[in-house]
Amino acid sequence: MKQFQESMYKLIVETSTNLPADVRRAIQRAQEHEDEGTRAALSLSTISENITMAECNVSPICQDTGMPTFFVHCPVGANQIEMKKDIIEAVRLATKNSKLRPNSVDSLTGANSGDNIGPGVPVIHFEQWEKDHIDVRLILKGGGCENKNIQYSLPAELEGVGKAGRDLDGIRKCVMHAIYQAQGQGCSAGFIGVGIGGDRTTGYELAKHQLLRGVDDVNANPELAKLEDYVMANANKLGIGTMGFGGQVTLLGCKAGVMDRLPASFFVSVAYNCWAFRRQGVVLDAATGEIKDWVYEGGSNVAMAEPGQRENASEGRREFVLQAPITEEQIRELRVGDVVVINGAMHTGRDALHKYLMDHDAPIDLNGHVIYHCGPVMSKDESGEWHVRAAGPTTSIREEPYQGDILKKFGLRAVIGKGGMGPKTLAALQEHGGVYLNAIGGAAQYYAECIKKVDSVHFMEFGVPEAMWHLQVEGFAAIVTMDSHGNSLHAEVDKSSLEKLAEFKQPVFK
Ligand SMILES: O=C(O)C[C@H](O)C(=O)O
Ligand code: SF4
Repeated sequence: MKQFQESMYKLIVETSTNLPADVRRAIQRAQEHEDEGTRAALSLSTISENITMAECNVSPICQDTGMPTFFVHCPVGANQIEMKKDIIEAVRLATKNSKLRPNSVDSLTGANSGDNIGPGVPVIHFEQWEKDHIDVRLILKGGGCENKNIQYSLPAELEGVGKAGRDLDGIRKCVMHAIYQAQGQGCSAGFIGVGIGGDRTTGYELAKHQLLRGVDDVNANPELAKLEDYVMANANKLGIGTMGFGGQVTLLGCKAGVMDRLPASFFVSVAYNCWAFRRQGVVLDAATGEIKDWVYEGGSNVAMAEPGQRENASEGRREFVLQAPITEEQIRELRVGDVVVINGAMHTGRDALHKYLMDHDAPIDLNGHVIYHCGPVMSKDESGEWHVRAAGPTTSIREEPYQGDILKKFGLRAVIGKGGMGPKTLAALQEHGGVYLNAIGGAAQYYAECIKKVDSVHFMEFGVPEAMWHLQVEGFAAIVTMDSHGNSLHAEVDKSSLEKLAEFKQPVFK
């Protein structure tokens, strides 16, 4: 199978950089349904632009290229040991070529292996079948949406929807709750895979398998088809919207599967995938490893809308241009809903840095500065200069235990991330005079283009995503979702969506 390794490389590049046609169509439908001129419409327009940019640049759609997960079906006699070696080499090369971010981290030491190879990574599932060809599918599912997966053990008492029993109606309540609890943090609008039954492990596996189905296919099981239709018809009523900004579209796809369970257990497992739903597959000649066909229709067949029309409709929104160092006075002027455009210096920092800064000094003066929750994909050229290949925001709520203290300790004025932060940060923003800016999750190409220069880097020992990158940006736009006057759009959307969730309490499937 001379060409198997090369085919795996092509599969990785296509999956990471070119969103398939069915996913693109689902995003286009969302754009059609969203009200013009809203924050959600603006975000969808950025997402759409980002999809096109990733395809043109052959660069990652989102900087978090996830846990590479391969599903291989092969005829009896195909050498799985060799295939595994080839997949590993293809992953290594794709990482070296900045098509994947180095994402494999030692869970005890925090050390990043640098090449996406480590114990348990990449994930490869082999299965034999009686067909003559090899079928390999790949899912690149990032950490932010992975964190929003949820598993229910029925019967349960669920916030909003109340008692969920061991029947289809109980399952319905779990699914509605799963979408609510994700809010915008998994980069909504999302796609969900639901696994009914199994044990804790196989239930989640079944849920992830559902993500391999086409967005528009119909479930062969009539009960599950009914459930999927119900969820698709009702989830958007929660009003969470794109990025949790509120809006008409919260869910882009729902697929459910069922397997047997133990008498004592009844698990409902939900795998939440962001809008950047990266999955592709190839059909291979089993003798040569050459690609014969692609499993999912390629994205290049479905052009995304050009930006323009919808932004014009959002005229009237206040826009502020800021350059660090920013003063308290400038920050106090900002209100939830304003658009802020940053020019000049910006510094990345995420989990490792926030923990570190709690009891150490910062390597530079951060007074009046902007911190960006971002773990970029980087590459170094021959002259030793760094370039940003993909740089969207990461989920900010993970920094909630630290952010308020760090803001005050170092005099930061703006925090950029996605998904919002909690009450502790909101209180610190109010007390100190700071603002939280929500960037569009997954729009990694869009933001990479705003980064004009990499000044320097600290803490490379934390690994590329966790290092502190000092950047120069131009026209970096984000929306104020938490201001210095105690307002939080995230708290508002959470509250209103919980009220709407409660409207789904009454039994539907008897
Ligand atoms: O790790 C990242 O860059 C982002 C992550 O996928 C997230 O959604 O928070
Ligand atoms: S940042 Fe958003 S789009 Fe990217 S992997 Fe995380 S959840 Fe998905």
